[in-house]
Amino acid sequence: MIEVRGLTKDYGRTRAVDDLSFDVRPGHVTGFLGPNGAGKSTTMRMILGLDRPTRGTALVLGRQYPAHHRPLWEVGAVLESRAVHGGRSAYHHLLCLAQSNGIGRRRVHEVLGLVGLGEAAGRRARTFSLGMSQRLGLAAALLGDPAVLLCDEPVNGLDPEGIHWIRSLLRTLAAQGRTIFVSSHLMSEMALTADHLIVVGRGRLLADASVAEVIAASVSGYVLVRSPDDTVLAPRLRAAGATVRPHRDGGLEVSGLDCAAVGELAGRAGVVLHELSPQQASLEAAFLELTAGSVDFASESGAS
Ligand SMILES: Nc1ncnc2c1ncn2[C@@H]1O[C@H](COP(=O)(O)OP(=O)(O)OP(=O)(O)O)[C@@H](O)[C@H]1O
Repeated sequence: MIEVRGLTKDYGRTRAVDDLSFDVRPGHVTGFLGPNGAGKSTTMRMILGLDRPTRGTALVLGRQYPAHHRPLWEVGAVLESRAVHGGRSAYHHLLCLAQSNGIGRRRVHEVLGLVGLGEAAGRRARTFSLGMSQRLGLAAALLGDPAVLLCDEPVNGLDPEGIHWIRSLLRTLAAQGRTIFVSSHLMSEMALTADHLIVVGRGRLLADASVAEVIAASVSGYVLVRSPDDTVLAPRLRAAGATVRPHRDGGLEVSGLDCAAVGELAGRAGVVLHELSPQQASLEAAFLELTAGSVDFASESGAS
C-alpha cells in the first residue's frame, strides 16, 4: 500500500507536483499516467525518499521510505535502468546489491531466471541493450522479494516481445498480492496492463479510477445508430438533447443519450433501426480529453 497525501514539490518557481493525494492498493497494477513533465518521476522519487517534498507525505507500507529498516526487502524500484556499474557483469552487479542487503546468492540466481537473464548473467552490463538493462533493473528491484514495486516507464525502449513479457510479469506480481505502481505516458500500454489509473497533468490529480471508469467517463464515447430513416431520426434525437453527427462509415454518432434512450425514442417515432451499439472511447481519447482540460486550466490560471 502506498498513501500519498497533499504531496507538493516546487523546484524554484516550477511546481512539479501540486497537492497530490491518492492510494495505491495491493493486488492490482496501478498505472501512473500523464504527459511529459506532468510530475510522475518527481512523485515516484518522493515516494522513494530520493526527493524531499515541499509539503505533504508519501507513506509506503505505513511509513516513509527512509524509515524502513530493510527497504530493499519491502520496496523495489526501477527508476533509471542505466544506473549500474557498466564494468560489472549482471551477476556481480546483483550479487553486490544482494550482499549489502543481507540477501543470499540463491536469490540472485532466482531473479536472473525470473527476468530471463540467466544466459547473459556473465556479460558486462555496459554491453546490454536497453531491453536487457530494463530486465536487469527489474531483477535488482525484485531481489528482496518486496511487497511493493515502483517502475518508472518500464516499457521504454522495449520491443513488442519485451513489452508483452513485462506486462505479464507485472500482472503476475500483482496477482500475488503485491502493490504495483507503474508510470507511463503510453495510454494504449496502460489499457492492457493496469487495473486502476492515477492520471496527472501539470502536477495535479486528474483522475483516480479504474481503466473502465476513465473510459466510461469520456465524452468521446457515443451510440452508433444505423437506420434507413436517418433523416427522420436525427432531428428527433437533437430535440431530445442529443448531439448527432454523421459516422464516417454511414449511420449516426449520437452522444448525450444512451442506447436505451435512443431505442425508445426510435420506437415511439416508428423508425426502424438496423444497428444500435455503444461505442467506447479508447483510453487514448479519454486521456487526451482529461489532460487537455488540465492544460486549459493551467493557462487560464496563469493569465489571471
Ligand atoms: N531536478 C529538477 N530541477 C528542476 N526542475 C525539475 C527537476 N525535476 C523535474 N523538474 C520539473 O518538474 C516537472 C515535472 O517533471 P517530471 O520529470 O516529474 O515529470 P514526468 O511526468 O516524469 O515527465 P516525463 O514523462 O517526461 O518523464 C517538469 O516541469 C520538470 O521540468
